[in-house]
Amino acid sequence: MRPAPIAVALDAPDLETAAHWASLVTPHVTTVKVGLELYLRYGPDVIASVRGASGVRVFLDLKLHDIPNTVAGAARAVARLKPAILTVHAAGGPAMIRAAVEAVPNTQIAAVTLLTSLSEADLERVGIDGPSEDAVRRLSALAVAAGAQALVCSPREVAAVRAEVGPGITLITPGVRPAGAASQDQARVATPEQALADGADLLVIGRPITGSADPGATAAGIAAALRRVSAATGHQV
Ligand SMILES: O=c1ccn([C@@H]2O[C@H](COP(=O)(O)O)[C@@H](O)[C@H]2O)c(=O)[nH]1
Repeated sequence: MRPAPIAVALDAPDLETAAHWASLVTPHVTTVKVGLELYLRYGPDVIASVRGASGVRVFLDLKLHDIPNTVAGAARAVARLKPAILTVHAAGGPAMIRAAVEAVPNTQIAAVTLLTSLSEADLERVGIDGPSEDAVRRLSALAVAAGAQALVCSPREVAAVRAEVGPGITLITPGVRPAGAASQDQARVATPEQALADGADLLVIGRPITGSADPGATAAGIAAALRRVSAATGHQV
């Protein structure tokens, strides 16, 4: 069975747990994601640990956000780890995004639009007026014009972003929750089936998998659900 387009967020308190989760899910998913918790605690060595013998794709979610020169330097610093994907914040602006793209030509730069943990009320509080979809579309267009090959948005906005940027850009959606699962600190969520049907290319899923009693079986179950959507809609997984 082909692995499903899921990036499992390995937000673990220690390296052994992260590597264990990675070994359980890698038969079923294409990608594992290393975020700030693991990278700041263990540094670059974490990448080899979670990649393991399987050589699974690693998504390095550092959400870089600084002046262009600093972001370019940071991106160059992790290039030798060969992450498949590296995140920057779209709000860093076009020059910063372009600096990251030029610094790591062999890694996909993914621009994070609006964090999926922000509700419409939160967005208003931080000065983003109007529906989240409008801001996400605007940031997506800006990021793609600056050379970003991938975008991170909530599954609620993925159809609108696809309409905005067309077919060639990889759309990555955190904020994915199987039906009935708790949202936790995520605000703009949808099910894996809905995210895929609406055009997402890679679904980021963390706690619903890693917090389950059997992460391997849970990942396999979600992967099977995505294959059913793919068979029904023709959307390739
Ligand atoms: O807008 C964003 C950008 C990144 N993330 C990251 O995705 C995972 C989600 O984990 P869950 O346990 O499934 O909530 C996490 O590592 C975030 O840092 C995001 O949630 N939203």
